[in-house]
Amino acid sequence: MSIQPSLFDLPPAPRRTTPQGFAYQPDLIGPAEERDLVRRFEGLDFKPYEHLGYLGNRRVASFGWRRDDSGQMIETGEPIPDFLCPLLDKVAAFTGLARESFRHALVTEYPPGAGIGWHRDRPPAVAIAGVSLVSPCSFRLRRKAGDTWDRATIEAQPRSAYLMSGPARSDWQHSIPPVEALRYSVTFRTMRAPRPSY
Ligand SMILES: O=C(O)CCC(=O)C(=O)O
Ligand SMILES: [Fe+2]
Repeated sequence: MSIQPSLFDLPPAPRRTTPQGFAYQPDLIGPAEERDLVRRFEGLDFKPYEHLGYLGNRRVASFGWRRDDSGQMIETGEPIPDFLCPLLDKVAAFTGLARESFRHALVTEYPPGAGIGWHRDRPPAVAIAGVSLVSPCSFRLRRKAGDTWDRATIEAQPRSAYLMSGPARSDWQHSIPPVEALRYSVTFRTMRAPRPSY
């Protein structure tokens, strides 16, 4: 009798596939624009990321919308700062979405060793476009497929952009394993209009 596990005893291998609704664009901005943005980040009021009492080891500065204490996204009225507008113009051109449809901007600082666990950005976010700055990260995506996962990993380079829309936003989760060196991201989200409360 063989003590080797048969092929059929092994867990099914993950399937590699590109999520529908995901797009990647290297070199959305140049090194000078990247340097200027990082210099502007020094003036931002970063707060430790907190969600339902859980503290992440990354820091965030949020514009347009923010999460309230119950985890709901609420509109703050605080506009996206002017210095992010040229970046937003490029992100809008890359995604093909109207610049005005991006109603939320989040600057996230990942010190070495920080990452983000598996999650889906919940509504009211509709499409999410992110720009990576200063150092690369592995941007991982997964979706349950029976007994296995569909998986994809994109090596997001500094100055590159990605888009998650459609199934890539609604059906797939994403995560970033701990980064080796300081990384920033700027994520812009289009938002579904809040339902009237009457
Ligand atoms: O840093 C990034 O590029 C992604 C961050 C993210 O997934 C989020 O803020 O929901
Ligand atoms: Fe996310």
